[in-house]
Amino acid sequence: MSALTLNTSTSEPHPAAAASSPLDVATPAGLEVTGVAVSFGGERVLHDIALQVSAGTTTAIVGPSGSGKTSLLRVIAGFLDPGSGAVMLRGADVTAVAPHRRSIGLVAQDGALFPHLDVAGNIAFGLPRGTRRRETRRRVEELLDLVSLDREHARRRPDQLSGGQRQRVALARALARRPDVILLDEPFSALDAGLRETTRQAVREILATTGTTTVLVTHDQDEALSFADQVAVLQEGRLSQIGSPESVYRRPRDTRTAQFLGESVLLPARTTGTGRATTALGEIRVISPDAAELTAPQNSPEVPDGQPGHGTVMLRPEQIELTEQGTPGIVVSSQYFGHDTTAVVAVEGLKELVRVRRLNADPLRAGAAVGLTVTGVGVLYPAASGGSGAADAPGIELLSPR
Ligand SMILES: Nc1ncnc2c1ncn2[C@@H]1O[C@H](COP(=O)(O)OP(=O)(O)OP(=O)(O)O)[C@@H](O)[C@H]1O
Repeated sequence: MSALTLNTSTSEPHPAAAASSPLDVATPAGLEVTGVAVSFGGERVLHDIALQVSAGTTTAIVGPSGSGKTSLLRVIAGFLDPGSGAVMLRGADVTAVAPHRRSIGLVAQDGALFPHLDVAGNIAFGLPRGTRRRETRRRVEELLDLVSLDREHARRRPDQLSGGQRQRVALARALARRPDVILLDEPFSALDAGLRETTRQAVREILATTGTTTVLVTHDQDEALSFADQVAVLQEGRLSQIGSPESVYRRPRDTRTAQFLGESVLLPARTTGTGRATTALGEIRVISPDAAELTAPQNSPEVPDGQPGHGTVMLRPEQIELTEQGTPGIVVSSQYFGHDTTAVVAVEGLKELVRVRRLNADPLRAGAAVGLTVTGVGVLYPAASGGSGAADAPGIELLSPR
């Protein structure tokens, strides 16, 4: 995806930044983007982006292809001038600062290692110019240890490493100057599933150990939710929601964000105005997407007060259990994934099929009769909420409550 091929970090080590550095401000490390807009050939691709990343934390920017993720990363790195807005690092405005003078390390999708340099040469490339040979060797070994790569790998060329090892070298190179911020541009996407998971975990631990402020760009929702302290959802150049992984997954701002972040069950509903809604799957406790943080979806939530009316209730497939006394349905299909099993169920009176996910369960036979029971709370989008209601959910018509 990336137009970013550079992998460099070029300011002096933090916290001992040179007094003349534009980044030398007595504020905690962190990143702030305010009012950033970007256009290409008159077409706006980023609109009024505002994002704060607290020092030492990780934020994932997740969005579909073409939503503007790379453009935003390029603005932060300094490779793309925003038409308006500002980028602040550690409290200092760096919007006009050249990329190589920003204290930023970048890890590209493919690692962007130099093929003609060995591992040590690649990592040493990230060190400040003029670093003495003995110090270079010490620092390269330190960085190899940090990213859990055998020191004997130092003399290997990138094509003699596995994909996961290459990404570790890329990370070591980006960390070499102890940058204030690390930008990860889809760094795991070229790895196969197993390696992706272990590399992701390892990188997360390294970044936590070093306390590095990190921005990860990904189109992979699971990656964003599992990797980051904060998730920012980018859709068509706008940040539709920013919050903790739990809050954006459990209480997406609108049905579109809900569907992007994971499989959703969208049920036409009649709201009672008392924190409950009547749906084809029975009466469900509901919560507003704006409610305060939930500790667990089953816990007593803040419920929206208001007038009775129509709307849409969003559930996640894992919130629906199969029980004998539940709402009757017929299994249309079922898929086995090992750790979990999904089933698609037709329910009388409901135009949309209902997706159910069960842990550690056998697949169900098509045509089997099942009962569906909702657990926890649903997220209610009132139809009158201006584009977040049932009218937003494709193919769903409002039902009269049964
Ligand atoms: N240099 C450019 N010139 C013109 N249009 C561009 C340029 N770079 C990006 N765009 C357009 O800007 C929009 C956002 O692109 P961007 O690469 O930021 O999206 P993305 O979310 O990173 O996509 P992907 O995940 O597919 O890489 C797209 O419509 C793209 O075609």
